[in-house]
Amino acid sequence: MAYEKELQIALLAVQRATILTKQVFHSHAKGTLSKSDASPVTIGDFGAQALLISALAHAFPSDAIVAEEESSDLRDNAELRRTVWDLVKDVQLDSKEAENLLGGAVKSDAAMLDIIDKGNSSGGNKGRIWALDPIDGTKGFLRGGQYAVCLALMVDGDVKVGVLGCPNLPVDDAAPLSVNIGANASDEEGKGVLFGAVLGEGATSRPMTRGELQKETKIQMKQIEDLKAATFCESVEAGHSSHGDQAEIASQLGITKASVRMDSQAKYASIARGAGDIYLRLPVRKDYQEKIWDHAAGDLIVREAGGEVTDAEGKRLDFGKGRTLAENKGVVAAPKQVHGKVLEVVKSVLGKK
Ligand SMILES: Nc1ncnc2c1ncn2[C@@H]1O[C@H](COP(=O)(O)O)[C@@H](OP(=O)(O)O)[C@H]1O
Ligand SMILES: [Mg+2]
Ligand SMILES: [Mg+2]
Ligand SMILES: [Mg+2]
Repeated sequence: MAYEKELQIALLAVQRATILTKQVFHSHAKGTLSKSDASPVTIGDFGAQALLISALAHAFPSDAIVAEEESSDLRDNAELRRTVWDLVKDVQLDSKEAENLLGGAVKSDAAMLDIIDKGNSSGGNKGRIWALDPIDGTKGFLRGGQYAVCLALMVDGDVKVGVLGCPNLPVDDAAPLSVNIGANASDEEGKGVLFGAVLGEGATSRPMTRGELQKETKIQMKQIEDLKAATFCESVEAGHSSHGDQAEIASQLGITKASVRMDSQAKYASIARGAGDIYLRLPVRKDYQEKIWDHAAGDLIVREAGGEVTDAEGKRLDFGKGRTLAENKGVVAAPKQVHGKVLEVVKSVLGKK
């Protein structure tokens, strides 16, 4: 199998990072700050990024990393830094062998800050670059909704390996999507899934653990014959994608079921395993450029499960343009056999605006 070590390290690193995010999920104080674009970041985001990059830097020291967060807020705030460090220093996998593969603990709080900033690559279409989102769906994480820990390896701009850790999704791939999956989420018994894919080798899911990797099962998108019966997913945040355009498109496709709203790349994971069918993300703001770490893993997992992912014009997402999807607007993800039809309606609805 290609990229076997990369997949194994990515799965273990994501699994370890979710030990930290779950701890923060259950704690009262999440240490929330507002970033310069008014979006939130928490101690969970900083801590998970430190753990993920520490593992990648140990296993693949010459790879570049494009990660969402940077350390300046922690450098400026000693108390926040201490809180993050108190979490990071103690998190480890139950399996010694697995922990060794990730290089063990971060050495000091100063080392932690430098590690967080190793995610500052400007990306591009040359060489090996990891795209990393320590908590995708931070707003959902704070609200008690869905969130995902996301890692993808690109080689020369092409995504080769994708991993999503979704602590609040049901383990059972066949569990139907309930409309309130995006609210009042919990990581109790039966929750927590690791999704993985390697280009050309299919997509899998497995229950998340605190130690060694569990055995995986293959996942596939649902074969839908009748689009009317489709379940479509969209963001909870109306500022992240246009609920109005998406409702219009669904209605023109004959979809009668209400959309399933949830935060994060759990949407890509959910359609890849056939729990949902279509994911629409149509721009609200013309000037917003989607970030590569919000899509790289999900894009590969859906395509490897039998889906097609394009932007609203039908172009494949181009991850080799830097830290953002500078050449794409919006996302349309659907099973291969119906993607063309969905895209046609997307173009027609957006074209009328
Ligand atoms: N105006 C905007 N349009 C689209 N996406 C946006 C946005 N502002 C922020 N985002 C991104 O939307 C992501 C969450 O997506 P979703 O709404 O599907 O849960 C955020 O990831 P983070 O939560 O990692 O910051 C953030 O990067
Ligand atoms: Mg963010
Ligand atoms: Mg994100
Ligand atoms: Mg994030």
